[in-house]
Amino acid sequence: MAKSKRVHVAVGVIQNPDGDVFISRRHAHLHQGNKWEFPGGKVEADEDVYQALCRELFEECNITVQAAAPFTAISFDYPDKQVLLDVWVVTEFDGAVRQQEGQEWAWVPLHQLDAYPFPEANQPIIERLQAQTAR
Ligand SMILES: Nc1nc2c([nH]c(=O)n2[C@@H]2O[C@H](COP(=O)(O)OP(=O)(O)OP(=O)(O)O)[C@@H](O)[C@H]2O)c(=O)[nH]1
Ligand SMILES: [Mg+2]
Repeated sequence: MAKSKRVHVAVGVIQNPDGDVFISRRHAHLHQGNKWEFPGGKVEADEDVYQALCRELFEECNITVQAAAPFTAISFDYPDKQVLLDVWVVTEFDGAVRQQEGQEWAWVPLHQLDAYPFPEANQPIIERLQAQTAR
């Protein structure tokens, strides 16, 4: 079987002052269509992952990232695609978060994320976010 290339994806966890997380629903025709996601997208050849994160969050959510911290990296093989989700928590940004690509969106408290179907690769991200706040 030919080896396909793993897609490097910059993913941003954006929280509001209440700690709710911003998520969007992937368009039906896309890979993992109709599932919920954290904003982000593919790292282009001329970028590093942080540059990709900033670009994607501006394109998709209209915010200018001022600071972000690496959170986790998830390598996951779907039957049809291999991804590396490079997940960052956005700690400072300018602008108001606004879904720019016509996707359904929601601000969700961490403990309610389980009610939203995410791609399988996202499970450990969600667990880790929830573990951080469970005291
Ligand atoms: N943005 C994002 N992508 C995710 C998540 N979880 C996950 O498995 N992915 C996968 O990562 C891959 C790339 O994400 P993407 O579709 O946002 O890429 P992109 O914005 O560059 O899209 P484009 O190719 O339409 O320009 C997709 O195969 C998607 O299914 C997630 O939480 N957020
Ligand atoms: Mg995207």
